[in-house]
Amino acid sequence: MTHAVLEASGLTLSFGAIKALDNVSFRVHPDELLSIIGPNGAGKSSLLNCLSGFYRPQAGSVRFLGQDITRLPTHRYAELGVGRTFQGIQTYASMTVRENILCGFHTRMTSGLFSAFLYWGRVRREEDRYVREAEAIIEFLELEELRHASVGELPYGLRKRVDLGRALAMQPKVLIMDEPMAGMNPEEKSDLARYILDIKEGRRIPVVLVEHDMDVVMDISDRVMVMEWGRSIAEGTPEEVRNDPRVIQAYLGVEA
Ligand SMILES: Nc1ncnc2c1ncn2[C@@H]1O[C@H](COP(=O)(O)OP(=O)(O)OP(=O)(O)O)[C@@H](O)[C@H]1O
Repeated sequence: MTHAVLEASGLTLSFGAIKALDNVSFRVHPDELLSIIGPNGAGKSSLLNCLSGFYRPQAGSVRFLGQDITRLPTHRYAELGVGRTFQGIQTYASMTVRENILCGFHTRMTSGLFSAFLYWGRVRREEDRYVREAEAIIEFLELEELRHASVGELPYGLRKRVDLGRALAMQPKVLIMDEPMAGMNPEEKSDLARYILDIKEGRRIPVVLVEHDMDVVMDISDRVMVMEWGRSIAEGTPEEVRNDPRVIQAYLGVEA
């Protein structure tokens, strides 16, 4: 069996009487795109927050490349290579595309906007190296024409692409994406889907995706895990999950 990149075992997390996660276990293998789906409130965001160190599960563990990281401080997750994109936009509107991506080299997920500015001086001193790496990401995401454009002036889909560039600048060994397609038009979604596949196949970075757009999920995922009421109720290929009666009832039934 392939060694897992990321492994969750028995994750349990309650908020008062609400069990957001109830004994959830799964593995993410190298070179795979695992999607996590489920109705609203199923526990998907809670799970991503446990995987990236923002929430601490009350029971269970998270292992990354064989190391138990469950109790490490949040910033260590990013340093070790657990990359993440968030819902909405995380870019700095007044900075250019390239500057935003440059910030990614030093932005740790927990640092937030303010700390990133503190790092800025160092980024400038080591500019050459970072600019070269940022340029590689710009090329990968086909943002060459826009490298000096102010991010605040870009349409939503392009800003999300810059966001992705910032996450890639952190050189993640796994990339966790929280509803990246939300608010995008069909063309933006299909562009982003292509980049996500390129990240997995070209950059060999496994991806964990929470996404509500079922067409996209079924199209690009290697495996899908379905959650309901804090539990994993099914796991398999898109085809297997699509035909699972529990899934149809729990998820697709609600959706319809
Ligand atoms: N910080 C919190 N405080 C209290 N309850 C929370 C918190 N975060 C999540 N919950 C609760 O835990 C349950 C799971 O929520 P979660 O946001 O993880 O679900 P989700 O599947 O991501 O939903 P959605 O698709 O709507 O984003 C819900 O009942 C939610 O209200």
